[in-house]
Amino acid sequence: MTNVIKKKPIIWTISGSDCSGGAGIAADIKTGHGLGVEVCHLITANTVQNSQQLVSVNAVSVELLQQQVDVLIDDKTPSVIKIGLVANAEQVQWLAELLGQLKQSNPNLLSVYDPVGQASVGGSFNALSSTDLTPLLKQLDVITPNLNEAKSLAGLLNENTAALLAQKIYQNFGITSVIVKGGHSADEKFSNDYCYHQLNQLSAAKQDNQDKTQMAISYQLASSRIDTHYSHGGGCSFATALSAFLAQGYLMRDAFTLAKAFITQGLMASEPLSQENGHQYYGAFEQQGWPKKAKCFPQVISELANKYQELPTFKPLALNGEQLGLYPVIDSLYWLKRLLPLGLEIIQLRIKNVTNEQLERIIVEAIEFAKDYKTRLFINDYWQLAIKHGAYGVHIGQEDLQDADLAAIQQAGLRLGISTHGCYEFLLAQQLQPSYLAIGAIFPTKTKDMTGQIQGIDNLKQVLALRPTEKSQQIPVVAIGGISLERAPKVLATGVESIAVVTAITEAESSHGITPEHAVVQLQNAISAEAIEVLQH
Ligand SMILES: Cc1ncc(COP(=O)(O)OP(=O)(O)O)c(N)n1
Ligand SMILES: Cc1nc(C(=O)O)sc1CCOP(=O)(O)O
Ligand SMILES: [Mg+2]
Repeated sequence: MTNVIKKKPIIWTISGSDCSGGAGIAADIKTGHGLGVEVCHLITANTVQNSQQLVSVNAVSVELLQQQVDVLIDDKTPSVIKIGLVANAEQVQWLAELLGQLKQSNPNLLSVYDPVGQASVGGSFNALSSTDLTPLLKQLDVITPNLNEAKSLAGLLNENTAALLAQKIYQNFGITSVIVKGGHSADEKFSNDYCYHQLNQLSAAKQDNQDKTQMAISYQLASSRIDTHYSHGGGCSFATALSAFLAQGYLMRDAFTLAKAFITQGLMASEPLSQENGHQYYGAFEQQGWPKKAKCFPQVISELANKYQELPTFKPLALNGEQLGLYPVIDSLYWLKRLLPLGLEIIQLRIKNVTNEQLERIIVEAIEFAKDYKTRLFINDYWQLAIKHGAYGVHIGQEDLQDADLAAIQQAGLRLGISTHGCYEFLLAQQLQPSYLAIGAIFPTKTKDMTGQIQGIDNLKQVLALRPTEKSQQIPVVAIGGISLERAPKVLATGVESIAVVTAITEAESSHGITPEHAVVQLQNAISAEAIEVLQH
């Protein structure tokens, strides 16, 4: 996520009104308000429908819609525009021009389109083909079709693979993020959603001549299918939830994960109601606010988790009841030799920009030197050298995770720490059962560029809630990034087992006029069990 936003973000929903209250504008307003954004709503059509049938769609004129835009644009400026039901070709053209204009004045504006074509009770909301919709589709940043809608947008009616459909939709229309929802797929056990996403391009001006398969990444999330009759408006709610999370600065992978958790949470809540009512009933999806419980969150499907699914849990840190506490991350033998005598439980050697020859020599000397101390020495990045020279553990970042041989690290008996930044990466890394998980960057830091990935305390708490409730099954968590002496107690009070710091120690002289050794003692005192107990009361 980006820096904590103080003012409530605003989203607009441009969509139809469903008089039965399940879908459309009603769902969008309930969803958005429950998730902490303001929602302005521009109604494209008044529909006449109930839980059995769609009777009519009564389009609103583009002149009226434009008047609403004119009064709102400076007063309630949106950061995301969510589009649902588009009633006719005139509205397609108007929306395409509107998005084009608004993006010129605000290149960070995002547009999310949830195609609303067929009513789930039967009947069509409009007679628009993909070709008719093309001017609008070419202006979008995000689209959230179900499998059937994806087939038609991709022009591949016999294709069932979400990955291929999403890629084709991107190629056809240049939409940066394509989420194919699996809610209507044939899989009876799981509902799998797939997101094809162009990195760094969300909200950026579209560049037609760029290689359209470059820098693409995909995310896949699975949840158990839930049998409930209260699902009317689930699709609208998903797209609006996604919009609300994006408006609050979450990256696509986390907004996608949170939106799916939001849907699962609502479906779970209505399961008992569904059992009480007969089979014919079609009730409104239940919007339940911010998803917090681990049981609502999806499983991350990834090649990595698949590859290592048989790998046993990594060795624990063997703390024998001690608190992990302060975790200095240092970049040289000089710092290692200065800090090891201070009786720390854990330390990390994070070397950057040295030659291979120097690197091996430094790592060998560090491991040799650390042998005389109880402190657990983790080597950042260089897992082969850590194995070769018998370090206590290795710390691996997300970028290196794909290439690292986790089985080799485990067979060599090393502990493993993994960096995560937000709920998606945390859920993925948790499946690998490392010795600890790091979450960062909690605050802005000058040690490393963490733009767009600043978590804040609230997000840290939310991610911590994704651990199993049973304490003995929880993997210890280390918080990192911008943690100072002043901020340390608040961070530890969230329930993390450790705080990792670089500059709070290495720059203690200039920031606080104290020696690094003194900073270590002060930080240890600030996060001692006693200090945290005082803070929690
Ligand atoms: C405890 C801890 N957490 C996170 C990191 C960051 O590791 P990584 O993502 O590998 O980034 P670099 O440190 O290599 O820049 C860490 N080192 N330690
Ligand atoms: C090395 C590092 N990794 C981070 C992550 O979030 O993964 S934040 C970070 C920098 C930590 O330095 P400081 O304590 O000086 O802010
Ligand atoms: Mg690293």
